[in-house]
Amino acid sequence: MLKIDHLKKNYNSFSLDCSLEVLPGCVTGLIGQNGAGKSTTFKAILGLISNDGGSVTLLGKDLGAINTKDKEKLGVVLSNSGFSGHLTIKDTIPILSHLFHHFDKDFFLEQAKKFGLPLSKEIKEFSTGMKAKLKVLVAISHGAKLLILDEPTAGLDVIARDELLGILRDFMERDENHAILISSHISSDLETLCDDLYMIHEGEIVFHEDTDVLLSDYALLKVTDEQFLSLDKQYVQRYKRESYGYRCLTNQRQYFVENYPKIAIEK
Ligand SMILES: Nc1ncnc2c1ncn2[C@@H]1O[C@H](COP(=O)(O)OP(=O)(O)OP(=O)(O)O)[C@@H](O)[C@H]1O
Repeated sequence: MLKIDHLKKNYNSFSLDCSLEVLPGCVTGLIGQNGAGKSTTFKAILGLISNDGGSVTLLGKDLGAINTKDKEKLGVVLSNSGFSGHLTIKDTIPILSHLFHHFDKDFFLEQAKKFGLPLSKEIKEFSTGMKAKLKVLVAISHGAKLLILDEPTAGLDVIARDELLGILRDFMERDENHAILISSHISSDLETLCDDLYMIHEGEIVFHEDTDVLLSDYALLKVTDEQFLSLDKQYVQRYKRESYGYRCLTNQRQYFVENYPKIAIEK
């Protein structure tokens, strides 16, 4: 569905060099702290900013060969995307029908009702959660095959976030070849949705793993200075000094559960 290979973008004090892949039928998460390069990656994938190197293959085509018809197969949410606040949902329908050949008005209205979005209220009066749901609803209402969603859960409370993730799960269930690339700076937001997770840090992918493996095999060990000295370091991938001693990352959780019953082991 999407493959990027050493996609590069250089700003004065920031350089992106990112490689990742989104397979059909999969939800892939991109996690990174503020300023890590998530939005830059998304904009470069969509051709909204020029790239300084590398390649983007989108829906089986090189980015440069993507045409308007191909773009209709993408459902996109960006942090500053959306309609004018002076419009109502009813007002957006003719716009969406005009923009997308496959805009499904009945589905759109049915889902708006299901998610409690008022049709005749100006969007500027919507809550953050309502605006977020509307953006995702637009992305899934025109027959998109691949959703590219930059921080769609930003600023949402737990209930609104779970509802939004539910919308995305329904989208995946509707077609086995649907796929999603979704970013967040909160990893727990994505662990129940994504099949695999990439972590981006200072413009580079520093980590990629299947979510199942991440949750079952990886762990954080919290150890005192004394425990740290006796720890078998061959299965410690990284460690960090803390006030209580050390925090260590391992991908051999079971080994430490069995051999070090006294240390604190966290997900
Ligand atoms: N147009 C621009 N000109 C110069 N620097 C930019 C530009 N856009 C982004 N940057 C810089 O690129 C870096 C990555 O920004 P980006 O918006 O991609 O991060 P992010 O991971 O999406 O962060 P956030 O979670 O805060 O949205 C930042 O240091 C930012 O200042």
